[in-house]
Amino acid sequence: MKITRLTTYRLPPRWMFLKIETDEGVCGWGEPVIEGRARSVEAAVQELGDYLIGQDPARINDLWQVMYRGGFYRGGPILMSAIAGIDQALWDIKGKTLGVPVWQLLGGQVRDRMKAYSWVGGDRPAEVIAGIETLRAIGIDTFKLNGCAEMSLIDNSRAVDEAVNTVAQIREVFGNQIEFGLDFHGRVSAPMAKILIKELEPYRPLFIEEPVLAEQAEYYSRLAAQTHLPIAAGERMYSRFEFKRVLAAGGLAIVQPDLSHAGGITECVKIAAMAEAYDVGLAPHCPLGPLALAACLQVDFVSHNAVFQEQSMGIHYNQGAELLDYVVNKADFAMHTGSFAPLMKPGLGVEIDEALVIERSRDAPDWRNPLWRHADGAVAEW
Ligand SMILES: O=C(O)C(=O)C[C@@H](O)[C@H](O)CO
Ligand SMILES: [Mg+2]
Repeated sequence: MKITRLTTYRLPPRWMFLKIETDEGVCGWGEPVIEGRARSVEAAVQELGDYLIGQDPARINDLWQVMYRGGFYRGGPILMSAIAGIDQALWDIKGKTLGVPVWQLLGGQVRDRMKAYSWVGGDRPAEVIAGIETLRAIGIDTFKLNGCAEMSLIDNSRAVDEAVNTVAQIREVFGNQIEFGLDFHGRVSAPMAKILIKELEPYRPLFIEEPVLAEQAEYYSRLAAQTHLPIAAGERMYSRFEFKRVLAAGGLAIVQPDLSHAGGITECVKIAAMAEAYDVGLAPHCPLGPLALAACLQVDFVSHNAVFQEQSMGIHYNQGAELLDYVVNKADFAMHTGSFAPLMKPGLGVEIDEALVIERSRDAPDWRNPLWRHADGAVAEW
């Protein structure tokens, strides 16, 4: 079998799908994308395609090494997202060719169901109570919300109290009947993270995500030394070589590699195993589409340390299309008691509505995240 063509489809709401075709009619789908930089990743996929056309798609490990090492420069969000989507599609081809889901090829399932969580509250942690009540009605009991709005490097007590009051309300209304992660979203400086975490400790959030920006990763161990709250990060780390340093330094209780940013299934299985060696949980980051989620679930079901899975149903970013809009086998993604069953169909386990993908790709938006500014006009972390 030989790879014959790579076709990318930028799609609402902010996703990109990749179709890899072969000379034997088997094709694979993946989701290479960096939110807000889809065109850059699209160009990277086409450049990497030069290494793939005419090659045997079964040689995933070798093709991965060629894409990662062959161009001298390596790593970073654009290249690693392009490799991620290509890797997902190659695993999809392999599974379809052999007639088994990817998790079978990776040694079989270690669990029967995978716990999921849902976003509530949008870009600013408002209306979370109503959001939680709505989702609880369908069996969701684990949530994530933004832990704060924009935060100055040294901010004031009102900003801290606003963040704490949201969390206090959640515990007041729901007690210990629900769990929620707080995503600081990289908005908080190291000094402010110390204050916020101290003030939030009594309300026991399930984890604190990206308490500081990934470029400040040396603070994870320092923040962990001051709190009992689990610290989570990883969506802006793109290979096992980045996770290596953070795991060795300690501090993270949960790693959150993104299957569409961190080199795909081939790389994230390795990251999961590294994390397990440090007794660190795996919670793949996934605010994206169905192929990204399916790739996450393939890794979740073979990783002993997988703890919960993000999924984007109802997420505030999904304006113009919802998680399963392009999926034919929607029922396979049904959550019961807030968890997923393993995807049983061959490959990634996603049947894509290709006609709809082609149609919607004709008016794909160039999604950009908002550019926030502080009251003084300085750029604020979104
Ligand atoms: O889902 C998360 O944890 C996020 O922090 C969302 C963020 O990654 C946006 O997708 C960026 O556009
Ligand atoms: Mg996040």
